[in-house]
Amino acid sequence: MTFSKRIRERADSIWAASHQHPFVQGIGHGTLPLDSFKYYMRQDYKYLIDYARVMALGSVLAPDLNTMSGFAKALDETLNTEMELHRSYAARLGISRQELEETVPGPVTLAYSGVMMAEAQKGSIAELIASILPCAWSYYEIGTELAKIPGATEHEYYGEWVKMYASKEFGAIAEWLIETLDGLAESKSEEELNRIEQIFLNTSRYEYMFWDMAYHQQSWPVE
Ligand SMILES: Cc1ncc(CN)c(N)n1
Repeated sequence: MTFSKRIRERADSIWAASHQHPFVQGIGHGTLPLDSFKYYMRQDYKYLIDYARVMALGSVLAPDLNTMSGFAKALDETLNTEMELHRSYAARLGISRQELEETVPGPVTLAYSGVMMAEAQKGSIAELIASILPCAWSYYEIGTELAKIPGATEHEYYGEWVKMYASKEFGAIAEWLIETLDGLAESKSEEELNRIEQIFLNTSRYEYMFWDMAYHQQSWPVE
């Protein structure tokens, strides 16, 4: 069994909870309150800035030119395609570019970004990939599933979101990260693999928590 299959299986209950989360189902069925989506867009934009930084670090730590180029491509996709989706939603939803960029990160956004960045900076490219893989892979899985719901890709607000995350271009990043991690895993000890698996499980948990935070528009308990 490939390493990616192993960690996907171990994360199955976490990912199933994300798939079933009312925020995710609400996007697919067009029932999500728009205010939750607005909150999500702003928080997600902040998150994606740090996610992009991790991609850039991936290029720095890459062991060869192919891997360097893969991260550069993923970075470009994130900054100029995925984040452009957020910018265009913001314009439609009445959120200015300044408001988008100056959003105060909520508790989960801050914690998730912090954990992802900390794991990514520990030095190994495999750890870095494990910290961002649930982000790329679970969204592709979710986008693909939601796109099967009749009308989901045509929804006035959520249709563009579903199309983006179900797209081949977005999926190609996830697939490249999976292949790269599987290649790196071949030369790792069981102890190292367990450590990488833990990172993947933890960032998978944060993915679930991010949906939940957005659904409830969670703010800091004290300002
Ligand atoms: C929190 C989160 N996780 C993943 C993705 C997909 N890049 C995202 N936009 N936001």
